[in-house]
Amino acid sequence: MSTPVVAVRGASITFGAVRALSGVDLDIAAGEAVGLVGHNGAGKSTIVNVINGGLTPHSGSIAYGGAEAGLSGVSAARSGGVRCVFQELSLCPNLSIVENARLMHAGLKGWGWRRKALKLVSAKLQEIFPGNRIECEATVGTLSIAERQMVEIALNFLTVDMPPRLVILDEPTSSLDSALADQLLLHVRRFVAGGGSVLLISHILGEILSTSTRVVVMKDGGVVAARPVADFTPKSLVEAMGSVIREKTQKGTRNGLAAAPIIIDLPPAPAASHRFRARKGEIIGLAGLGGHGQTDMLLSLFRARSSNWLPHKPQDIAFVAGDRALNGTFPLWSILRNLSIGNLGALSRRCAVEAAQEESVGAEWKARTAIRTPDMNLPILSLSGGNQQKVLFARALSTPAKIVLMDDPMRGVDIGTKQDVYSIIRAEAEAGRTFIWYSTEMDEICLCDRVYVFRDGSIVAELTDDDINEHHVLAASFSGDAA
Ligand SMILES: Nc1ncnc2c1ncn2[C@@H]1O[C@H](COP(=O)(O)OP(=O)(O)OP(=O)(O)O)[C@@H](O)[C@H]1O
Repeated sequence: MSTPVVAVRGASITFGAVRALSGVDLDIAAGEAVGLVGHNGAGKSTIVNVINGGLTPHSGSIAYGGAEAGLSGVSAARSGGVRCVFQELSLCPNLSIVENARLMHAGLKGWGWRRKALKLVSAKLQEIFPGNRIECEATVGTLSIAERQMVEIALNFLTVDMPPRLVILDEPTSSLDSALADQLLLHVRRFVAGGGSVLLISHILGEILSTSTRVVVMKDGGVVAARPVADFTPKSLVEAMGSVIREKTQKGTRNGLAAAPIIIDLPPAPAASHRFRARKGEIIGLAGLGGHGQTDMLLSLFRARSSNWLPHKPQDIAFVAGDRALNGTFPLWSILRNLSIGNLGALSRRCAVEAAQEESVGAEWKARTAIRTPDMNLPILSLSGGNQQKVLFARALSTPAKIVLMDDPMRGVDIGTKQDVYSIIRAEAEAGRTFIWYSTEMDEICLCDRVYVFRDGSIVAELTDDDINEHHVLAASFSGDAA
């Protein structure tokens, strides 16, 4: 057998009391797409950081097939052709796309480097995401989260001095709509067919099963299964991760919903025909291709409802951010503080937060959303990405807000927890809360009572009951017509 592109042997890492990796072995050969799955906190990002040289294992070793001898850490990984698209996107927001390309690829230098970078990056973006309209001289901070994800992916597949041999994609589609995700997965298959290797981490099992050649399952810091993809079904994969697929959360018959009071009623945008309405206790889905106005709508609803001149008025609306690094987490605070900040009024007496009550709310939501940590007083950044997202969710749900706005909030959350959260949403809606839910996942859109499809900044279709399905959503997303 040829030398693996990367060979990890017995890698172990601990962070304080948490054993993030315990003796992990992992080989990746040329021409392989390895799907890596596991619950939130299983150790996937940690093994990625070991492979890309960012973390040195406390015990164990790592070797790169094509690396120059004598190098270690990031340099060895880089010279072995390892590239990594991180879950927390790593581009510099104050630099342009081509300047970011220059930072990532030292070979882009000398006279005319900008022109060369512009040409290479535009071509790679078009190759992976044909038809995209990203302007490569734009500053990264002005791009949407989906565009940033696309740019980071393109930069990592770029060939300047040497072609990539192994591209690690950590939740690469978490901010992409289904059309863009399909383009990326098609590119991954082409890259692997041409002899490249990919390590694909995703909580969307359909992506893993359709794109990988082999699947590695991690649980609690160890590898518990590693087999060819054909040996897995969605059910056996979920079971290997230590969860079970439950019956789909049923919409059920929502008797009385049609008669529930309308609590939001917005006139249609100019030249559009659909009003936006939400009733008490309704779960409203916002669908359509990413970046077509769904997040803007959530933000304007939040602005309109959250600013009032009566500071003691109970909070009416809560927001679950999708871009957690940009506007979700307070990175210097503990997990508990990140959770309780959403509801300080209810947790305080005489202007001081009651510590015991704060602790008890923290313990309740730690259990309800399965936040994996030994101590809620640890820094939020000690949590894995999916667990951070659970905290943001708990922050909103632990408030008394009647309306909860959700900006694609399940990014990176594992399948077991997603199922729990779906049940919580349904139960809360039945108790009278209204959810307005932008999601890039069709399964989630299908859980909603009513769906508005967005295109070019306005609502082009309204779907209810059996009309809420992938066919109708896609038809409306592309043509503005629901059938
Ligand atoms: N810098 C750190 N300090 C303390 N604990 C950490 C740190 N980084 C990771 N951990 C812990 O190590 C464990 C593994 O985390 P890791 O990020 O590898 O999980 P993951 O499988 O990638 O999860 P997710 O699916 O949520 O991204 C988690 O329990 C996490 O809380």
